[in-house]
Amino acid sequence: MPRLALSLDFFSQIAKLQGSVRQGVQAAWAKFDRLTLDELFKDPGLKLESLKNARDPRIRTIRIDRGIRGVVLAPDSGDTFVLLRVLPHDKAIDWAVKRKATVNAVTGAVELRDITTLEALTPAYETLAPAPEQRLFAQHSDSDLNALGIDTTTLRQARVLSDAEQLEVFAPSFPEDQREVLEYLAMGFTVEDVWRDVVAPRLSAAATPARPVDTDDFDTAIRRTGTRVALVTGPEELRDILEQPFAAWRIFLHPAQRKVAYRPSYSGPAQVTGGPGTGKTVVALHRVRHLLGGLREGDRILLTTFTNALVGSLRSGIEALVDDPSLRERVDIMTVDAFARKVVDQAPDVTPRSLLTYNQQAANRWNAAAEAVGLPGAGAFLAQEYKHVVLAQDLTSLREYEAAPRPGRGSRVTPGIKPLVWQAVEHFTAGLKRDGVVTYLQLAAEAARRLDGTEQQLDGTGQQLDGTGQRLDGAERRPYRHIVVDEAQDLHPAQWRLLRAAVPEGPDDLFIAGDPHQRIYDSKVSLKALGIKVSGRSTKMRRNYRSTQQILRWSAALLAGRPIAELEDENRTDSLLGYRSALHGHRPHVYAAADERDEFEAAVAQIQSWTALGVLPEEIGISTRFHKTCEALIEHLTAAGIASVPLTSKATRPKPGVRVGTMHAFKGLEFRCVAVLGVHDEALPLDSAITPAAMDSVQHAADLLAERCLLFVACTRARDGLHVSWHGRPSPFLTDAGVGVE
Ligand SMILES: Nc1ncnc2c1ncn2[C@@H]1O[C@H](COP(=O)(O)OP(=O)(O)OP(=O)(O)O)[C@@H](O)[C@H]1O
Repeated sequence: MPRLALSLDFFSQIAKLQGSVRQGVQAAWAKFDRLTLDELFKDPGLKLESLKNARDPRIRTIRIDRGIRGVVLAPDSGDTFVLLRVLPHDKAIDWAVKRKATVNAVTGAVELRDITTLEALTPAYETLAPAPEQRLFAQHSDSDLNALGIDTTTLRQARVLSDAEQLEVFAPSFPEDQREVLEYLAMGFTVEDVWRDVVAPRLSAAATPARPVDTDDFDTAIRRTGTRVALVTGPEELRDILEQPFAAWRIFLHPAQRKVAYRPSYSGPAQVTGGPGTGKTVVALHRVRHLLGGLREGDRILLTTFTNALVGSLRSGIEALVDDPSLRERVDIMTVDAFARKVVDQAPDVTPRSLLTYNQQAANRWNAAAEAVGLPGAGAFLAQEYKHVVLAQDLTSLREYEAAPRPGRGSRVTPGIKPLVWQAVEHFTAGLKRDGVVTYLQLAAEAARRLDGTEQQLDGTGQQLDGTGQRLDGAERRPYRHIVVDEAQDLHPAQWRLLRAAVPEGPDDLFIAGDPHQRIYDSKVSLKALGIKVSGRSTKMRRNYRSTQQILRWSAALLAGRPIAELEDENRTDSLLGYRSALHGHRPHVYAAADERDEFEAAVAQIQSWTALGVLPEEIGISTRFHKTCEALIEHLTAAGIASVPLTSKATRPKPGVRVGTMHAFKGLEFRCVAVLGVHDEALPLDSAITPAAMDSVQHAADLLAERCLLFVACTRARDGLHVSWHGRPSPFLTDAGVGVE
């Protein structure tokens, strides 16, 4: 029975297809499903035509709609056809005649190359090429390259290249699997690295890794190209696909992503890291789906993250990925703060308390505590000491505090001062208790103790009772079988202790997704120091699926040369080496405005030019450092007739209008186009967010870095378009990076 499979390339086009074209795809798909091979080739409506001058007779076109054709790969044997592209008639023909399909001799997958362009480029570059030993792949032997799947034709073409820039020119035309191998080698990875990280995952992703690969057997190869070809099971699935244009991630995981998400089991905590947009959230969602398949009676999964806005996107991700509502019901999706609150609220002996969420109120209390113990002016220092030493290590007495190390603190506390610090801590905590108030971090610390059974107020024995007065042992107190954490880089040690306490130690207990380059709060974490060991179970993603290479390169310059501590071990640094995107577009637009009004007007003009290109208002995100600038901007947009929606946790997604929010609120989200406003020297870095160097030089440096990362996070939310502006003097982060500031 013939069938029409869909290629990843076609998926990336769906969002831009008109309704009638999508219907045409459905009708064509139905014909493949209904007719015999013979009938298909003869069908007058479908016109499954071979093309004159085609470089590959297997590449044909079909009629989709008036003036619109689909390009398909029609194998010589077998009956699975692949829809590669849908384009206006002439463009479709032009695209199709230049392409050639081949089977990769190592990965066994079908690849497509623009053979015409490659053949035109190669002699031109050959004449310019330096001596062979100075060329890009000179250090790699033919046999090494062959072993990584580079075929003779690609080898000849790759051998003329002299640098990575030239590779960028050839790359879009190279066959997909081979292109990735060459890109990794060009970035300096060894043949062994490339085999392990690029080729081997493709082998394990293939459905039937038969050896040796028969490069003439397209039918088998198509079925083994699951990372780029989707076999649609029925009309409902097809409708679903066409209605969710940005949901390619549900079906096409990159082999490196699939390997991590669907590994049958990890012997303990596992971690996935990688720069913005590398699909960490996608991998976390797929991991949840995988874990759901192995749950035992009564087991539950916690999928957790940092902010409410992210909880919303995780929830819609699980809805898109897990069809069965009874399985979805077994996943709790909430912030770590909400989880802490739930654990504490469920305890039998708690008195209700309100949450201290305003930093200013906490600062006032610390100032009062400092005065009370005779350390006037030390309020800010005490607040940090409490957060980074006392709460981080769950210290409960002066004795413990005196003995505790103070990693990551750049200020000295002499032994004579420690009792005063401790008195201030007691003053602060007693004050909160008296007023019936608690902070979120205190709540997390308390919730962790309750799950661990070490909270003293329980029943005097440290053991928790269930509703019937029975004592609960450790395993019964832990409510989850698996915990999956997204945006892990900003969690505080108290929150990690809570998560650790909520799941019994064992295989697949914790799955952690995070990026230390996006750390924008001042939590300092070393998973190793917390006893969460991920070494040997940690994978780094390097391919960005969100932003264009132009946006990535521009944004990555903001962090260039700044060492960033790993999440796993703060004594080691992470890097964005090899971080790249296959998408291409315009360079970010940078604008130095005369004043705020001029800046807002430039934003209005930018929004109008984006919408004129067909971008929907809700696909545009505008961020600034301050709430008050967001409010002023919203007023300005309203006066200019542009609808906007503040990006708060309560904003409902479907409401039309551009999204406006602070840079912090942008964390973890993405938009087709992004404008980042007010990037001036008084906003980034923001003085009040930076600990004075005289108070603590280590914290000072960490705060400055977090501000830099904040700008990086805001800019990397953009898929296709990025606009950055300021008035007054530009932020030194821009001048340091030399990005668009003359
Ligand atoms: N294999 C894939 N195929 C197609 N699209 C993908 C794939 N993986 C991820 N994406 C898309 O790339 C974008 C970024 O993915 P995701 O949000 O998971 O990245 P992230 O690493 O969590 O990003 P950040 O750290 O910046 O929040 C999303 O639009 C996602 O749908």
